Amino acid sequence: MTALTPRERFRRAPESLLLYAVSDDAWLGERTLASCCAQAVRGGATFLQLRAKRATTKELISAYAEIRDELEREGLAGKVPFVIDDDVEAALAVGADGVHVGQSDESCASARARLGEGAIVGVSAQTVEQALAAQAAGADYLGVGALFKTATKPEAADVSLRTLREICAAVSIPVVGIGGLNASTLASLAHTGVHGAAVVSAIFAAGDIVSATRDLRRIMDGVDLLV
Ligand SMILES: Cc1ncc(COP(=O)(O)OP(=O)(O)O)c(N)n1
Ligand SMILES: Cc1nc(C(=O)O)sc1CCOP(=O)(O)O
Repeated sequence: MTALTPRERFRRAPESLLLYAVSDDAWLGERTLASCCAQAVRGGATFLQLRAKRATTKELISAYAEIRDELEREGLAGKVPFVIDDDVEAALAVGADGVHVGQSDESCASARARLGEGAIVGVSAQTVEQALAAQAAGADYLGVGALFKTATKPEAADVSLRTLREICAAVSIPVVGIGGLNASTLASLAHTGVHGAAVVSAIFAAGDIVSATRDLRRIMDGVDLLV
């Protein structure tokens, strides 16, 4: 029996977008990025992305391998999909589960062609038009934001909850909201049609990442996302 590809596993379980941890090394202190990522997964994150805007491809490859090793050591390997932001080259080199690409990154079609049918390709979208184009180009899910102002990415374009709802209604692939999502704002995702929340600072800036992630997960488990 052949093993399922990351994409096949994701398609069978789109609920893995429920609490999507997007890593950031801005708040490490004495901690390693690998240990922080493992803590997020231990706390209940259901999807993981390596995002390091200043890293080279070589550095991303090392970071991905370190995180994967840490997950392995902690018995968490394969528990959640684990993709890389922006860098298709790094994803290919390290055999990542997939990539997440933005509107000004390598195109979804190119990422799909290079990574193959088995990889997860997520795409950022700010409008219904972008969402439909990404879906047509083979995206597996959409990241839609920024829903709230965020210091993590101050330049992110604003996307209203109304546009989020319109995007969810327009596409058949799952959608995750992003931007300023934390314990105070997660409830705004109720009845929007999203499959989950992508979170950076509310997880990775926390002193106790396991506990912070657990709290966010408890909230997301209680939010009725259905329209
Ligand atoms: C899940 C998710 N959604 C959106 C983004 C933003 O990606 P992108 O548009 O590529 O912007 P940067 O992350 O590169 O600043 C994301 N990373 N993840
Ligand atoms: C990485 C990213 N992308 C965004 C988008 O709108 O595309 S907003 C964002 C940062 C989200 O960080 P936080 O959870 O700390 O607000």
